[in-house]
Amino acid sequence: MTQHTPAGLPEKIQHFIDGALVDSIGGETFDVLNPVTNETYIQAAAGQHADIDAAVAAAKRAFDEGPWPKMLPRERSRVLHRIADIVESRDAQLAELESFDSGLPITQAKGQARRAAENFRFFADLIVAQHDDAFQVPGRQMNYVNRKPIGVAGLITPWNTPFMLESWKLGPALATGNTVVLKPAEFTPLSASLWAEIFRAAGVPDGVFNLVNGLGEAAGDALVKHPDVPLISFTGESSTGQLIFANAAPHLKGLSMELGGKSPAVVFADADLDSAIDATVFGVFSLNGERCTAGSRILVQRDIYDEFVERYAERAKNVVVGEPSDPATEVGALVHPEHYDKVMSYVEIGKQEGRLVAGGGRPEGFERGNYVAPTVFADVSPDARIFQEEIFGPVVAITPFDTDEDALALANHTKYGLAAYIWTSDLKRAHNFSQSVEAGMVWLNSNNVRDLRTPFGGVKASGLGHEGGYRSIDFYTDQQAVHITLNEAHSPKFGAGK
Ligand SMILES: NC(=O)c1ccc[n+]([C@@H]2O[C@H](COP(=O)([O-])OP(=O)(O)OC[C@H]3O[C@@H](n4cnc5c(N)ncnc54)[C@H](O)[C@@H]3O)[C@@H](O)[C@H]2O)c1
Ligand SMILES: O=C/C=C/C=C(\O)C(=O)O
Repeated sequence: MTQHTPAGLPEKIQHFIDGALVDSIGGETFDVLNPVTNETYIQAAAGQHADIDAAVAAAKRAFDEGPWPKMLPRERSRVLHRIADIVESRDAQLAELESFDSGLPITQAKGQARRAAENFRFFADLIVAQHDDAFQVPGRQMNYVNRKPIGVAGLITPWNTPFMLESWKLGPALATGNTVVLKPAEFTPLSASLWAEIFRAAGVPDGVFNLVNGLGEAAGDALVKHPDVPLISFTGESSTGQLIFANAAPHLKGLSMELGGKSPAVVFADADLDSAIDATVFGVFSLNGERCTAGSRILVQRDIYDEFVERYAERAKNVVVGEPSDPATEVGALVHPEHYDKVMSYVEIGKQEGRLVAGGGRPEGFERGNYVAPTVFADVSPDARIFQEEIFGPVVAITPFDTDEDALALANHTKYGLAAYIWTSDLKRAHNFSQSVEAGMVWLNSNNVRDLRTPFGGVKASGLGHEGGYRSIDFYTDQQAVHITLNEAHSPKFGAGK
C-alpha cells in the first residue's frame, strides 16, 4: 500500500506568538508520527512554561491595549467572515493534511473545514445582531446588562477532528472580543498551523490568536495554571478534565469541559431496522471510532436481538479498512501507536468479556500502521469493562434488553452521559426515554447529524457546560449587571433621622 503525501507540508511545526512563527525558547521539539507508517514525519516545537508565558503575555497585551476587544461588532464580524471564507476555500487542503496527520479517512475529513467556516459565520452574524437584557421598574429603577469579553481564553483540544473542534472554541472566543492561546493535541498538531496563516490573511491583529504546541503535561499544564488566563475551554478525556478542574481551582477559572463518552444506541423491536443498522454501524465506525459521541454500546430488544447481531456483524465485516487517503476507505489508521495499543488491549479484554462476532484484531493484509478491524462483541454484560470504559476506536459492545425500564437502566449504567441514540417507531416512548436518559444530547431515529448552533455537551463524567450557539457566547463573556435608581424617594436614608 502506498501512501499519498500531501503537497505543501511545512518543514517543521512552530508556535505562533504575537503574530510570528517561532520555535520554543529553549529549542525543545517532539516527534509527530505518521499513523500509516508510525515513522516520524515532522518535528513540532514542544512548548514549555516559558513559551506559554510569552503567548499569554502577547494575548494579554492584545486584550488590554489592542483594538480587538474594543472593535465595533460590525468590524470584528467582517474579520470573522473573512476567516470563514478562507477556511472554506481551504477545505480540500485541510482534509488532506488532517487525514495524513490523524489517519482519518479522507472522505470524512472533507467538509470539516466547511463546517468550521459555517460556525465562524454564525458567530460573525450573531455579534452584530446581539442585544442584551434590560429590566425596567417604572419610575424607580433601570437595570441592564453589559456584555464584555473576559480576557485571555486558554483553549485545549484533542486529536480527533482537531481543526473542527478547535473552530468550535476559536469562533465564539474571538467573536466576543477575547484573545486566545490555543494548545492543540500533540498527536495531531499539523492542521492547527493553518490557523496562523488564515488569521493573518484575514487581518486578525497580532497577539489576538496565539498557538503553542506541546505536550499536555508541559504546555497544557502551564496554560491551565497561568494566573492571567481566566477561562479554560477543554475538550478531551474525562480523567484529564478532572486534573484540569483541580489545577484551575486555585484561580477559580471559568471552565467548559467537553469530555469522554460511552453512548448507548437503543434499538427497540418496533424500530425501522434497516435505518437503525445503517446509523449504528456509522455511529461507531465513522471517524475510526475516534468520536466522542460514538454509539459504542448498542442495546437491542430481545425479540430482534439475534437478527440484529447477525446483520450488524455482516455489515461490520464489510466496512472497508484502508489507507486514509484512499476515497474508498471507511475506517483508516488510528491516530498513534499508543492509542492503537490501548484499543487493541480492549479488543483482548473483550474476547474474555463478550462473544466476538466481527473483527477482533489487525485486519488481514496490514503489516504496519495503526489498523484495527471493525470489531463487534455481542452478549456483553453491563459490568464488563468494554461496556463501561471509553475505547475510542472501532469496537462496539452489543447487549440485549427486555423492557423499556431495562433499556433505560442499561443506558444509564455508566459514569458517562454524552449522547444517546434511540430507535423506535413509538414517538411517545422516544420522547419519554429522552426525558429519562442521562445524556447531554439525544438523537431520535436519527443518524449523528446536528446543527452547530445547538448546545453541545454532556452530563455526569462527560462534561461541564455546553458549547455551541448562545451557550458559547455566554461562556466567553461576562454579563455585568448595571443598576440605576430613577427616584431618590425610594432610597433608604440611613442616619438621616426621622
Ligand atoms: N465531549 C466532547 O465534545 C469531545 C469531543 C472530542 C473528544 N472528546 C474526548 O477526548 C478524548 C480524546 O482526546 P485526547 O486523547 O486528545 O484527550 P486528552 O485528554 O488526552 O488530551 C486532550 C488535550 O489535553 C491536553 N492535556 C493532557 N494533559 C493535560 C494536562 N495535565 N493539563 C492540560 N492539558 C492537558 C492534551 O495535550 C490535549 O491537547 C476522548 O475521551 C473523547 O471522548 C470529547
Ligand atoms: O468527536 C467529536 C466530533 C464530533 C463532531 C460533531 O459532533 C459534529 O460535527 O457535529
